[in-house]
Amino acid sequence: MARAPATGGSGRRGRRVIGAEHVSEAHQRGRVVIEVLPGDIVTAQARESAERLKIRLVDGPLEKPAVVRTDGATAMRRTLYRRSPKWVAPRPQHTRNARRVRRLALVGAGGVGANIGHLAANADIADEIVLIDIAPGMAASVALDLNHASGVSRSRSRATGGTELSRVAGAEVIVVTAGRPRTPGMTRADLLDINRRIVRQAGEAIRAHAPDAIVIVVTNPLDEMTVEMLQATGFPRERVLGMAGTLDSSRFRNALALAAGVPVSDVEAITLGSHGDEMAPITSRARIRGRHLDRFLSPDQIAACVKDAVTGGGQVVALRKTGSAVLAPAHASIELIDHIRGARAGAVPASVMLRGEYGIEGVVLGVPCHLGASGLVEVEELDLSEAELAALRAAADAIRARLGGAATG
Ligand SMILES: NC(=O)c1ccc[n+]([C@@H]2O[C@H](COP(=O)([O-])OP(=O)(O)OC[C@H]3O[C@@H](n4cnc5c(N)ncnc54)[C@H](O)[C@@H]3O)[C@@H](O)[C@H]2O)c1
Ligand SMILES: O=C(O)C[C@H](O)C(=O)O
Repeated sequence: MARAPATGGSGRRGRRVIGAEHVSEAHQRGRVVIEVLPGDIVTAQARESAERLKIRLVDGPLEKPAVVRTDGATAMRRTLYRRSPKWVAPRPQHTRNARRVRRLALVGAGGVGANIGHLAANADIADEIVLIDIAPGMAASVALDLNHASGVSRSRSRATGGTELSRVAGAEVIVVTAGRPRTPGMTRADLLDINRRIVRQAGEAIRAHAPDAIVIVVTNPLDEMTVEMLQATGFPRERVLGMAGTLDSSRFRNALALAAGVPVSDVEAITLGSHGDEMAPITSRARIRGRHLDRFLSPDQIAACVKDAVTGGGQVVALRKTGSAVLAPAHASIELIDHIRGARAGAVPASVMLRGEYGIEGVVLGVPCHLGASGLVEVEELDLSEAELAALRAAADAIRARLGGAATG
């Protein structure tokens, strides 16, 4: 957001004259909003330029970013930022307490599964990576390929692969990507009947062979398949998580960064709700360089970013034609594993069975979660706007309807 220089004044804030030159300077800096404080004078030329350059003159003072409790290191970085005009993005919340996963099992070694294996091996986060795929030779070939790369990557992870679901035995964390991806013209919900059977079969094998595992479901339709996995394994909600919010949030951040012309590390934003048309990108809590979105983006631009996040998966499907996104989903799955193994701290969006949080009961929905070695530690209840809360409730109703009442856990 742009500020014009003050004139006059003795002790009190001086009156400012906002002229065309301030508007054009704001435009050059990529600003879309100029704050007009009580007593400021805006010249007619400034108004004309603002209209022409699509810069909004907004009556201020605008709401200041909420004060948040913070640790010493972050407070120090913020102090440094205040002293320097250059924004320094807070570092991602990596911790020093990361554990290696002893045995990571990937059920489904297609596009997403193989890429999760690749990222996990390259980051050397697991002793053993076990790939399982119904297609003969598929999992074994990916495992061999990953091991061949270790001479370059120097990863200590060892990969094995096969077709038998019993290979999940002894896994600490299991990621399930088995199932059909959609193709152009399909919604994720169209995969419900075909993938339900596959996820049920995987869940029954996990219950039999890896009764203590934490399961991350990726197969679509995500929220419904997470319900299916809960039912098939009989596991508590703490150990069955759906991956989608980390992917949708990444897409939302990317869209905001592109629109505002800033690096994506300067953007904080999450999406909640379903992994479908009822997705809820949370604009009220999104920040660019620590500021509300309207300091950088017009309402139309914000709406376009929201749409981009909601339609991101479909955009990839339309281009790819034979399947859906694989790279960003693999990164987003690793983000959940990193939270489980203590490599990252803080809340992360994941789909879990709700028990009254956000006023919603008995349905799986994407919400901010604290994760740890035993899976879900706590659902964080953020202060959301009325519209955002309504969007979460609408998403819950839509999932219940699609499951025909079977969503209750
Ligand atoms: N939650 C998300 O954000 C997200 C993101 C991307 C993809 N997905 C979903 O993940 C799933 C996989 O996507 P993909 O691109 O990897 O598809 P893919 O077709 O490349 O891979 C799926 C694999 O599952 C295997 N498979 C099928 N039935 C199986 C069974 N019973 N046991 C073991 N393996 C089995 C197939 O042989 C195939 O190799 C799809 O349902 C897709 O919609 C979800
Ligand atoms: O869009 C899809 O069908 C796959 C996945 O859910 C995604 O969002 O990329």
